[in-house]
Amino acid sequence: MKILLVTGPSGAGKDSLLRLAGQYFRKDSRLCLVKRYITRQPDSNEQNYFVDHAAFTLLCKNNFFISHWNAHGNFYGIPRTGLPDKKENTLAIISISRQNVGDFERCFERVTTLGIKVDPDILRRRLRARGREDDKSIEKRLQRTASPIKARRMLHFDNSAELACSGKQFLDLLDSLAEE
Ligand SMILES: Nc1ncnc2c1ncn2[C@@H]1O[C@H](COP(=O)(O)OP(=O)(O)OP(=O)(O)O)[C@@H](O)[C@H]1O
Repeated sequence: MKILLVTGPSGAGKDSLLRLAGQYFRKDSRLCLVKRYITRQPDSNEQNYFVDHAAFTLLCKNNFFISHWNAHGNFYGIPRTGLPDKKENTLAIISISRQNVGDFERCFERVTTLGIKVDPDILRRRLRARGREDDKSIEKRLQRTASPIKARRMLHFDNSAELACSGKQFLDLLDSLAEE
């Protein structure tokens, strides 16, 4: 198994790109999109499991997650059971928080981390259009400066172009990683 960790600031387009990948590679056994457990209702862009706080805490206690984190008051977890067989050459694609890269690098050999980025003005426009947060929390998110991610193998992807264009490049990237 190979792992691709998808990271990037809120609104960078992780869910949009992964949804596209899910549609495009639906019948392709080379890739597996790992579903997350989240303590907030998923929006229409996401393919996740919703659980409440109590259920999430219980799952944590039972070592159900290979990695879990808290972001903006919500909890996210990657289930051990969601990963493909270690012996297969499947590319497992997992959207995570940048601080959790080490959880996977400690357990698996073939881990690539992909940082999704977007021009800040475009990001602001997209976050406003998405309408999930108010302007104040959008500005707070935009002001957060992130230090470079420490990853064994780091790749970068610019999602500033419209989805019709960047989506195609993203699918090509996944295709080449699946072939490795
Ligand atoms: N390439 C793109 N072109 C135009 N709009 C885009 C593009 N990528 C994403 N968007 C839009 O930007 C908004 C944010 O995208 P999305 O929700 O996928 O980001 P995210 O990285 O998953 O955010 P979060 O981490 O907060 O869940 C959405 O409304 C989405 O439709």
